[in-house]
Amino acid sequence: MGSEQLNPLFETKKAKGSILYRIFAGTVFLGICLVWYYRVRNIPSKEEDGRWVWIGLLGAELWFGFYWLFTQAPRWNKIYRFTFKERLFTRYKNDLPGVDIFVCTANPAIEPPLMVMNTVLSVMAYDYPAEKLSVYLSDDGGSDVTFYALMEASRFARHWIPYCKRFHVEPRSPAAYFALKPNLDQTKAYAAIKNLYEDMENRIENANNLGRIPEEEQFNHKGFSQWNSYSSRLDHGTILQVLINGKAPNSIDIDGCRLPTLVYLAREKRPKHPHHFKAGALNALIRVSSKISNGEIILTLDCDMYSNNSLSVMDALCFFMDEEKGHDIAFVQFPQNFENITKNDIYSSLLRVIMDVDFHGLDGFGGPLYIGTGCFHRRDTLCGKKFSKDCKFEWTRNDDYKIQLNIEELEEETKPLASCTYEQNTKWGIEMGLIYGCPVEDVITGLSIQCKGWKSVYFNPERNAFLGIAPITLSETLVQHKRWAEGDFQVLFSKCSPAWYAHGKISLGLRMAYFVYGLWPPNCFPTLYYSIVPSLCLLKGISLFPQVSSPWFLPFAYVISASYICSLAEFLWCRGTILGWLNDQRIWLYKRGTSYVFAFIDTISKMLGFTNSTFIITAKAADEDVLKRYEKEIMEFGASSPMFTILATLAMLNLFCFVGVVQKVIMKEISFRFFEAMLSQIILCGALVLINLPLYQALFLRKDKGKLPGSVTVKSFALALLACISFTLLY
Ligand SMILES: O=c1ccn([C@@H]2O[C@H](COP(=O)(O)OP(=O)(O)O[C@H]3O[C@H](CO)[C@@H](O)[C@H](O)[C@H]3O)[C@@H](O)[C@H]2O)c(=O)[nH]1
Ligand SMILES: [Mn+2]
Repeated sequence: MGSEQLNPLFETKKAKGSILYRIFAGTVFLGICLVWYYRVRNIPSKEEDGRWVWIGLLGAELWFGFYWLFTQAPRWNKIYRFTFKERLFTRYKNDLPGVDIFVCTANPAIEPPLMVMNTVLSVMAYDYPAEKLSVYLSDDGGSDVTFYALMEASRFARHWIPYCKRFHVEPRSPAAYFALKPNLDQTKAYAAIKNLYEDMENRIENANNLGRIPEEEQFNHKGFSQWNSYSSRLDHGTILQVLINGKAPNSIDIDGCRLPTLVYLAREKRPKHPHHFKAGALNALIRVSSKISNGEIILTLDCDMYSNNSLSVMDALCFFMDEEKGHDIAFVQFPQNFENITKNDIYSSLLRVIMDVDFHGLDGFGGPLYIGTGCFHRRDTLCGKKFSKDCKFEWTRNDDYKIQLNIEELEEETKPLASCTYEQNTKWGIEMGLIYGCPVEDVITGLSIQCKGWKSVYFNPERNAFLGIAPITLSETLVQHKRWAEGDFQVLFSKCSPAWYAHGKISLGLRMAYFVYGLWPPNCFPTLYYSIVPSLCLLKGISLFPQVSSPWFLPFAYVISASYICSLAEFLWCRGTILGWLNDQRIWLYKRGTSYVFAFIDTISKMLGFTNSTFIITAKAADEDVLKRYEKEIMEFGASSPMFTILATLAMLNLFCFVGVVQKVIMKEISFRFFEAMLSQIILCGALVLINLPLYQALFLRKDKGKLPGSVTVKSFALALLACISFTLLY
């Protein structure tokens, strides 16, 4: 130790160029003020055309302007983090804390057990002392196939972990590793391990396809008897099985080294008791694990997020264990990354700018949101502990008592902690553990932790720490975003609302950032207005923007071009492509037209007590056919849905308006003055048509199964026509 102790375990650097950015942002804001001024001063009088349309546009521009101000918060004070793992290792080699890893799965049909096992294996193989590592799988599907798969994985782990350590394998998800075709692929060891993996793969896939476990296995393992009283996914008792007891002397791999503890849990579910989805699952895990391993650090992971870096635990610990600055850090969030992103990311799943810009800014204001997966927590803070200046963390807890218990006794003693009545009349879900009742249990829990005085850290290393599976159809993407938008919106009205409760508890910048995401749903209205009304007004010749020759045209042009150029530059800086940026714009438009509208409506109806929260799980497997189109970056529509009807109608409406104007220009029906007055609207409408090109293709040209169904074509055509005709006649 000695002088080493003075060296920090992590360092923080401020982003460069923030002064320049602030000046730039100042000029844009000036432009926005001028736009507002122009709108207010030029409201048409009662007799003139377009008074209400104009006032509506003023509303939309006021909204966009204020929203833009909020989006500046995450750009104001960006910071980057760097860790020194070697220092951690030399200093704490023998005193590393226990780490419990929670993997959640819920449905073997859309979350294939083999994928889940790859995630489990990747984290079991972390470069971390095995006796301090425990992996828990929560199975909300209560599926014996998943249990069987985990049993298979526990056997394979005895070979896989020593193989990873011997050859310094990376990544440690076997499927991802074999897909890489590593250099070792000629060696005997490689062939042997690959064979073992393929055997396991076959057995798991077979069981999954048949929905049944091989009979001899059922006899051999007592764990299966727990399914005897099982009636359905939503009606069964607690199933708890310690598959590897890391404390037992015989839990060793083929090299004789110790194995991490591995536990399967399907908490009790009864139709009459709300189970609170993933939040409920995590809380059950927190309690159950406290009896078994009680690790001081908890990593929560979605079942598709395998570890892509075997040293991530060490990275996270550098923050928690830093002697000087670690004491107030409650959680360390890694970005969400995916293994199945195509070059131009057609559904914009990476959320590049949020992950590579926003979250660094949030970190500068006290810490990023907790986004559910790839996040390390202190057990105590996740359980609701408040921050105080003299909080001290003891890293070497004495928990030898558990070794004395026989594992069966331990299981029986622990089961009641996962029963569905355990939480009655307790603070679980309210002040302890993950918070219930919000579709984004993660974000609201993170906020409540921050409100208790804790900080969080965003760590975005060069090599991705985790890789998951992004949705590969448009409708999955839109439904996922509906859940997020709805959840973030509800956070604004929740008990720990950034609007009032968080005042004085977290920084103003962080509160503003919560608003950026929380206000996604209401954003739909001004966006819809902007993408419908100016286009319709083209048909009637109602001019809504200053003429090109007027000096007032300048602030409009400046605000729009500056913000788009800046957005493109940011996107490219985040290693995106130009096409990727266009895709990103399209997806934002589509989300605003659908996900956010539905999120808004559902939130209101939930507040009025008409509906309850649900959690629609994102699929992680797909048809060959769908997958092929995804790889070719062809947008997937498929079945008809109200969301698609809205999108198609909007696209059609803009097409009609645009064609209408172009026709007038060609027929020389309009004067140059008219053209000049309408140019902004023509550009806006034209841009909307351009961005919708893939949609027109899906409506009219494509023949594959992913095109838009004929019924949507008919509906959207009729609706758009109706809108155009009624606007021209009535207005
Ligand atoms: O009743 C449930 C429902 C879901 N899950 C699990 O929750 C995870 C996330 O579900 P997914 O369908 O993949 O949702 P995503 O939208 O991809 O998840 C993001 O958003 C969620 C909140 O909406 C967070 O919980 C996740 O961590 C975050 O990755 C998966 O592992 C599921 O198995 C459960 O354990 N129980
Ligand atoms: Mn997911």
